Amino acid sequence: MAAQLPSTFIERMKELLGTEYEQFADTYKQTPYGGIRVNTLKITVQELLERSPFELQPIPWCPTGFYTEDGTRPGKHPYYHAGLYYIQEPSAMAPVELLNVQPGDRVLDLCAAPGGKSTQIAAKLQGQGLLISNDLHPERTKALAKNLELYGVRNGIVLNESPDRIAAAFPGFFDRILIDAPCSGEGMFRKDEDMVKQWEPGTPRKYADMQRDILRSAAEALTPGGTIVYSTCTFAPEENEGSILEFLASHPQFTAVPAGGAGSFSPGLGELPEAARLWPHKVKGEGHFMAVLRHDGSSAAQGDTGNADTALPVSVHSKRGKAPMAAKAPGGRGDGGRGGKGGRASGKGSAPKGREPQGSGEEAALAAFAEFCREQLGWQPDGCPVMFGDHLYISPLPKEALDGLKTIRPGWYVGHVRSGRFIPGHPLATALKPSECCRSLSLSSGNGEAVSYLKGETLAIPEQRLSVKPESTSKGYVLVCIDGFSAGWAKWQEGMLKNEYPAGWRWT
Ligand SMILES: C[S@@+](CC[C@H](N)C(=O)[O-])C[C@H]1O[C@@H](n2cnc3c(N)ncnc32)[C@H](O)[C@@H]1O
Repeated sequence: MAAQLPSTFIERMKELLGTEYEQFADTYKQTPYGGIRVNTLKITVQELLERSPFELQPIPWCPTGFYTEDGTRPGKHPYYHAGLYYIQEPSAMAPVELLNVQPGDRVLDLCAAPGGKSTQIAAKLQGQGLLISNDLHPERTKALAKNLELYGVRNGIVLNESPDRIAAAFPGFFDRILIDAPCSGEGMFRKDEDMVKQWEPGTPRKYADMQRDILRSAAEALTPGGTIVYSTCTFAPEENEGSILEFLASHPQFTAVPAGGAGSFSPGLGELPEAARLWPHKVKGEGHFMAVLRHDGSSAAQGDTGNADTALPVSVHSKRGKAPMAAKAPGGRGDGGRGGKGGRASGKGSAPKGREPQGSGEEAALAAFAEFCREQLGWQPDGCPVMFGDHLYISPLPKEALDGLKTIRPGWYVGHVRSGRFIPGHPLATALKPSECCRSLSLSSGNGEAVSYLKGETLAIPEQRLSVKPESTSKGYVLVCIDGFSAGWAKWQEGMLKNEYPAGWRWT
């Protein structure tokens, strides 16, 4: 590590660690650990281990996480482009394991960009329930949306909102909330020298103030009996035990439950031993802090919005065994607020400004989509159709539920309508399995053809290489897979595969 650690930081760490300080300081001479996490939406751990082109060693606190060897470049393998794994710092895989997400849960990831933990949550949901991934910074939500698309997430919504506005729109709604808080980043100094340069003695206090507000909003958005996991990548006690103790003092319905872990976690400091710390001189990973906060189930914490189930806007199948609810704007937030009227979707699926879905236009688009599904898939995805201009999303929530919220992706982007025809979107392909398509083709990761496809090249493909369902013809959209795992669309006609892999995603 070339950057000089700030002297105030060194003094603080000496005070915190006492005799352990020298051991801790030695870690700055070591290379940080790299890791990948298997995307179980697309492949099982066992299958990835059997196919892995590089050496993998298990990460003790995450059953889908593996250390990669120094010098390995997992981002330069076609499997990365097929969304089979996420490249993630090993300690950063711990907080979601503590969140204990179950398929069917309603989960909010409040500080989500670029999406490492959101993709981990989505894998645990296995397409059931709801994931809302939010980030305050608009630029950062682009990478977040792209990652959810690359990893084949069907039940995710991406927002660009402040936590208090999300809490006002969804009071008492979420079963589980992750706050991977903005922090002074001291635990990342070894890996990210920019964090060192940005650090000043007042930085931890500044972030602690921000964290207090985020925690308060999360408490309002949580259902009675729900769980919040709070994490940071800093050592600063005021941002860790300090933020949590302050929260607990003002929210008596919550308790910190033991974070335990797989024996790798150290207890929180001082009055919060239930929390967990990952120290770089004790584990193979960077510095992290985590606390698990459980609500006692009383509805008082939610004020007069207490009965969360009555306010459900969700169309996802509830684990509580209730039928999907009718479309309803939650929390009385249909007033537009800061975000103005109507949601907003940006990027490929964005609506032209001020344009609302047209009744008959929407019907025509849905009919075109239904026809596409019949001809190309042989089935149709469930969910609430949400249109922005000509662009269609399948959402786990009705459109009204997102009214007034800055919405980057209201759901799974399935495509758009042009001249009455449905053009499938790239995220539709990345979330499909070959068995869910009438036509598919598997390219090999080992002989250069997958890379040619990822570069956007046209390929000569004889008809007999296509897998075509009995009732379909060979000509048309093909789900292109890499060793059997979906990567994108192409169109096949007379031996030629016209590449539909989007320019912004290509292999460089
Ligand atoms: C530690 S990073 C999140 C990393 C992410 N969870 C992941 O695993 O990829 C913290 C994020 O919080 C966002 N952020 C900062 N202030 C925020 C706020 N008040 N509300 C929501 N997000 C905020 C930052 O833009 C940043 O992306």
